[in-house]
Amino acid sequence: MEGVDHLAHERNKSEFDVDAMKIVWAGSPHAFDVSDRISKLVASDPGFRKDNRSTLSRKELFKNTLRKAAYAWKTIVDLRLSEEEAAKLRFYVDEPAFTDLHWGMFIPAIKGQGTEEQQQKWLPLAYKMQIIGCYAQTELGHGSNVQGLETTATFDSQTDEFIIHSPTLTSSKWWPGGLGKVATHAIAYARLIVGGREHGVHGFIVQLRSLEDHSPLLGITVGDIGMKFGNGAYNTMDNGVLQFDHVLDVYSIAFASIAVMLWVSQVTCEGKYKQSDVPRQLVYGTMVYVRQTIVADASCALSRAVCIATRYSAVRRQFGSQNGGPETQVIDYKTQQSRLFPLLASAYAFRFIGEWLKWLYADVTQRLQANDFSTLPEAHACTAGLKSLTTTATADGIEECRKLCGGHGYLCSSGLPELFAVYVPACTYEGDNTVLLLQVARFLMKTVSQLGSRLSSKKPVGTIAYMTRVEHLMQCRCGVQRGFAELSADLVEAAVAHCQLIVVSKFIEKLQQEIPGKGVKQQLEVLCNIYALFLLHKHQGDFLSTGCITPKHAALANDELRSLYSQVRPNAIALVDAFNYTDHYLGSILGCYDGNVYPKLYEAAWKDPLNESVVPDGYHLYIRPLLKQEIRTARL
Ligand SMILES: CC/C=C\C/C=C\C/C=C\C/C=C/C(=O)SCCNC(=O)CCNC(=O)[C@H](O)C(C)(C)COP(=O)(O)OP(=O)(O)OC[C@H]1O[C@@H](n2cnc3c(N)ncnc32)[C@H](O)[C@@H]1OP(=O)(O)O
Ligand SMILES: Cc1cc2nc3c(=O)[nH]c(=O)nc-3n(C[C@H](O)[C@H](O)[C@H](O)COP(=O)(O)OP(=O)(O)OC[C@H]3O[C@@H](n4cnc5c(N)ncnc54)[C@H](O)[C@@H]3O)c2cc1C
Repeated sequence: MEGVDHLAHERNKSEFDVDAMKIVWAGSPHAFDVSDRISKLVASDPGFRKDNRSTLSRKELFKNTLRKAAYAWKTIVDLRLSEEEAAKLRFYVDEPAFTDLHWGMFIPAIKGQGTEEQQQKWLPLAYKMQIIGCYAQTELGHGSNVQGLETTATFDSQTDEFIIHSPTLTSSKWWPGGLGKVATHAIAYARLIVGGREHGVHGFIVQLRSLEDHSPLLGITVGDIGMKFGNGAYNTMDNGVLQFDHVLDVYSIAFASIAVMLWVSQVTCEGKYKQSDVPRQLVYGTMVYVRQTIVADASCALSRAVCIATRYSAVRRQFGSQNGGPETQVIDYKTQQSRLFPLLASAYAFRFIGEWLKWLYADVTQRLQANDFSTLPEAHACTAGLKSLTTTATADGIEECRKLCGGHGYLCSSGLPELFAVYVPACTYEGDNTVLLLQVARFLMKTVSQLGSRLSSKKPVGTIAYMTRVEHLMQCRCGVQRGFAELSADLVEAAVAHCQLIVVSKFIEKLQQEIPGKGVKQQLEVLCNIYALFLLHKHQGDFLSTGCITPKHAALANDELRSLYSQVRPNAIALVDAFNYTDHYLGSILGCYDGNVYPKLYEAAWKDPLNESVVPDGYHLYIRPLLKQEIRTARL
């Protein structure tokens, strides 16, 4: 029945202050207020409906995305939303679109790597969306290997201009979001050539389309790369292909007389290349920025899937009826708990590691401005490793949540197939997860060689086993006289272990803070212990081989996990309510707040276009002749 809370009995079991936990999840009372207000604004506006996406063709889907993006911008302008509120609105609209890359990469790249003059010229236009930008780095032939990019940018000192060119098919820019049909400008990464000498990959601001009629400029060939995984999903995004045919990049900026996108290098009017004495890897700064945001995004995506699976696991009953009584809620099965509750704990763990990484990134950015590069290697290793760890765990976790919902999890109306299809490229974009773990492994090798065996003593006591595991895994590999490449698969495992150590230790540090609200800290302690003991159980071979735990410890840890699952059980619904997701944002009948699943599933089925007629289109052409033929055969 509508209006009845079918999960009220679950909510009444809660042993902690859910409203206080909502503040913890949001990060602060202010953050909660903004999220709560904007999510409800989006949910209540039919202009942002998203329940029809799976029935649209690619062109209809894309045009609808353009409509929504324009509508979102109008809403932002009309309501005079702040930058924070506008970002939240785009988040709750929940549709991959060109605006992600305009706001999420194009603008940050100019802010992070542009000179003062370049920022003064381009940022006002970008903030007003009078230009729409994309981040064009990856090419058909190279994505992971940035130093392998082939696009060239040759400085012509006669005209004080750059000539941007795609010398080969494989140098075609390929994948950049927003590039295919919308972006008017790109930050294009190309090999800088001055006076016949090459100076590596740099970023350039290049106009792609006319601001009058949106037609591609002379020398620009641009389009969409075609359908991607899933039906709706990321097909709302125009990932594009771009070729330059000796394009004159005429954006000369007074300061350096050309548009080299970097405060770390300039080309003077006399055609001299000046490399500042800063690490060349600062050219990768935008990727580092996005990787740290992707960690926070992982906690959002995983928490959405866990919210759906937890609520449905409390609604779904299967087997176990005693004397005609109700069947057992599947959330009460120990197997369901052992699959679901570690994912609930991971969602919270990733939330807090995302908060810490945001601090680390802000700290390293501040240091860079003072030419202090001391923490840059650690910041790179942490953003790379934690992006890899959290996106892999989240993609796997969303799929596990689909399976936790049985057959109905496979329905589009569960929200899980779409969530999975939109999320999984996160394991690839902003750096293939294995390639990024290799960077962490390289950092660990260097650290071990510099510090000897102890990677760091700066960890809370509770993580000694985790720290010893990393050291052991590294010693086993570093001690062996074989090259990095030969041992890379093993070193990647050590890199994962190192990142898990960071997540566990930051969760423990979070619990050492003042956390208001009845029972809130206690619930977080239970989730922290579940996260740590679940990983210890999953990787117990590593821990046993280090000798820092015995088989008895491993058995005790497993017993403790079962006990912890029992402690979470009465609070599970309240813990996912704390995410404060609207039904609109969740986009899931299985995860609806009131738990009134079956009537909603049944109603939704009849809305499918296939049910517009009781006899399907094609019956008379194909089925009837078939049946008639069978009848004739049967008479033989
Ligand atoms: C807010 C966000 C909102 C919106 C965005 C929305 C969602 C995102 C959705 C889609 C957008 C997707 C965009 C993209 O995918 S953009 C393209 C991403 N591409 C990559 O990530 C490429 C990955 N490859 C690399 O980063 C580099 O090629 C790699 C680091 C793998 C190798 O670089 P290179 O060959 O130059 O260096 P090495 O020889 O390996 O190392 C030399 C040295 O430099 C250090 N290093 C490397 N990278 C960095 C860095 N980023 N920062 C600092 N230091 C770095 C490395 O550790 C070595 O140091 P040392 O050992 O001391 O010599
Ligand atoms: C949805 C989506 C959106 C994207 N958006 C953008 C964008 O806006 N702008 C942009 O510039 N790019 C974008 N990209 C491209 C993305 O950044 C690249 O696809 C990503 O960096 C991976 O590079 P690759 O495709 O070359 O993979 P590859 O490196 O070719 O990976 C293929 C396999 O090779 C392995 N491998 C590669 N190198 C090594 C090594 N040294 N050692 C061991 N194994 C290795 C990888 O682990 C992987 O298993 C996007 C991609 C996707 C899927």
